[in-house]
Amino acid sequence: MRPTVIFDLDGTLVDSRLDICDALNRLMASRLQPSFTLAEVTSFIGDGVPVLLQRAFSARQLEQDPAALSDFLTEYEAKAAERTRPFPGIIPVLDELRARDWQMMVCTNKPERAARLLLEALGLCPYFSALGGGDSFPIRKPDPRHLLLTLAKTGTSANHAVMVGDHHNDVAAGLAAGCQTIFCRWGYGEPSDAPGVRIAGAPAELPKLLEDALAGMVPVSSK
Ligand SMILES: O=C(O)COP(=O)(O)O
Repeated sequence: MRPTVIFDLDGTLVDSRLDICDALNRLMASRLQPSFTLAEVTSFIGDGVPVLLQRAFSARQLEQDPAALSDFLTEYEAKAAERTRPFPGIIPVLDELRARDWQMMVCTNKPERAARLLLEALGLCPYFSALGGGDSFPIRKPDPRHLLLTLAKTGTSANHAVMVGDHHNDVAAGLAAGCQTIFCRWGYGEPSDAPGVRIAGAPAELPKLLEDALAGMVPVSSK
């Protein structure tokens, strides 16, 4: 079976904060609410759009109206790749992994259609053989079934897969799914979110860490 890497999307492959922030602020403006800062919006990201909106509306002590979810998605999907870019160094890593015959997938809490739109707009689709979005299944990360069901799209088992992500949900899902797991330092989470897992300081470190994870060769660091 080909070795497989499952990437988280936001904060791991792409820096999407600016477009999420802009879409949320357009939504808030349409509700006559003040804007959020980028730092505030970043703290709302990680558990999918419904939770992002819950956090935003509760921060404004406002009840969420029934159209908020679809209005946000309309705003976001219209400009999902306006300012979002792959993190520096990600594309060369994807090329290297492809050359080494790694199968690559994306497992994200972003809704599937928005995730697909973004991957297409950035030219990233051809790298990936499966995508599991935040609404693709009845569950999402940190539930390990989100990873397992994404892997199942290509008949891949967890013991051939390494999960790579920047958020405690990625780490929790990866470990509970029985995948080797790597935490990325360049994203929106903190290394303290990932006790006991391998940590990548930069994308360029990923190919070696992935090979090591697969071989189970490197002792797991506690940092
Ligand atoms: O949409 C989110 O909240 C986070 O998405 P992610 O799982 O790709 O980090």
